[in-house]
Amino acid sequence: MAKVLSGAGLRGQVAGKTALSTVGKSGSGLTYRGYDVKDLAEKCEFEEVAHLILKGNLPNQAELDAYKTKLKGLRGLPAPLKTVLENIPKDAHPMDVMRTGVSMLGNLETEMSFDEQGDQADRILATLSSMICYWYRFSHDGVKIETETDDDTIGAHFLHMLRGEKPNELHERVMNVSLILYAEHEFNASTFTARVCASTLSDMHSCVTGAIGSLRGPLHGGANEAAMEMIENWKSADEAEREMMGMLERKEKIMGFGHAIYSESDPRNAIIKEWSEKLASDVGDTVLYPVSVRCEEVMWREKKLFCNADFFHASAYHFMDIPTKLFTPIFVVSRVTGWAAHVMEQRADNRIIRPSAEYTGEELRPVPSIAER
Ligand SMILES: CC(=O)SCCNC(=O)CCNC(=O)[C@H](O)C(C)(C)COP(=O)(O)OP(=O)(O)OC[C@H]1O[C@@H](n2cnc3c(N)ncnc32)[C@H](O)[C@@H]1OP(=O)(O)O
Ligand SMILES: O=C([O-])CC(=O)C(=O)O
Repeated sequence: MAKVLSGAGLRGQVAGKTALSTVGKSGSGLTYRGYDVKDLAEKCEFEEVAHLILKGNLPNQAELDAYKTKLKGLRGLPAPLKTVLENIPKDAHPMDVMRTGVSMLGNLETEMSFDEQGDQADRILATLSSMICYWYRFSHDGVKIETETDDDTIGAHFLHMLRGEKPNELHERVMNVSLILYAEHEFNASTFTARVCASTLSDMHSCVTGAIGSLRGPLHGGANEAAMEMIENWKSADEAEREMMGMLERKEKIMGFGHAIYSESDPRNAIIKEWSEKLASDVGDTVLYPVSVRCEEVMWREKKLFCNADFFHASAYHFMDIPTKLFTPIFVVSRVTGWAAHVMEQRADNRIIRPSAEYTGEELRPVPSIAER
């Protein structure tokens, strides 16, 4: 059953058209250009889904090979961008690093015409992992890493740069699945930000920079990190249950649960949960995965709230040894496909987005002289 949508936050209002995805049409489904996300996550690599979203079709083998070769060739960072990244402090928020990285790239490789939009989107997609890992390794380990790796996929490229060695097959597969799950989601807050920016006929880098800012918040992409910071405190499933009951009593928000559109479940959760379980068994975990499962049970039992895409991403990324503060940047690496596709869709049939407000302020009044105030 679809959720009844109304009230604040523009909930339930149609704010434009898209051919890119459907969210929660039957209460829980998610499709990209007509394909079920579950099917895509089972059968595809992220690059195939990126091609689907950005170019409009699932690539055949020759198209996929050509697209991967193109993206691999775009992984290098211009020297002035490296200099900027080297100057960002270690304790900066990694989402701020990404925002600055894309913004700087826009200064160096400005989109001069919309004819460039496809290439600009590919360039940003190819460099985002390079930017975040270059900054992370320089600021934390003092090394200037090579970002032009020959890794086959963006997921492997990210893990390789982060760890200094190529990932195993399991980790590369989980990264592919995760990037597919996060790639596109209709008119969510960050995508809508990108579309509003695009509707002024602004450039691709500005649209993506704005979207990164919207994704950063804990009510949106930042929830995967917030969920991790919560569950890592708990040493057993029983402790998790006690603590969650307390949080619910105090009416605290529990990150990684609930959704603005889905009513019954987030279809991405079952998929990433299964991979989190596999990773838990791979690393011999006996705490974090059972804690996460108990959280899911308690929230459903007490509030009928379900895990969204972010909750089991926390444990899955943790089991792959990814630092918590890099969780939301991975979301960016993936969602840039959706953002850029929405920018192109908006440009193809544009009218500036400019809603109205209901005025709740003072009645018209005269300006008093400064002595009278
Ligand atoms: C990839 C993504 O961006 S997915 C979203 C990630 N964000 C999070 O996980 C943050 C936690 N979740 C939330 O804050 C919300 O569920 C949102 C922002 C995702 C959706 O917000 P809304 O559309 O306003 O939620 P909705 O209308 O379904 O809320 C219904 C009720 O459940 C409560 N509720 C919703 N989510 C939660 C939660 N995670 N913890 C506790 N209570 C919650 C709301 O406070 C509301 O209660 P009220 O009626 O007493 O005010
Ligand atoms: O659709 C939303 O509101 C948030 C979300 O799940 C996403 O952007 O992936």
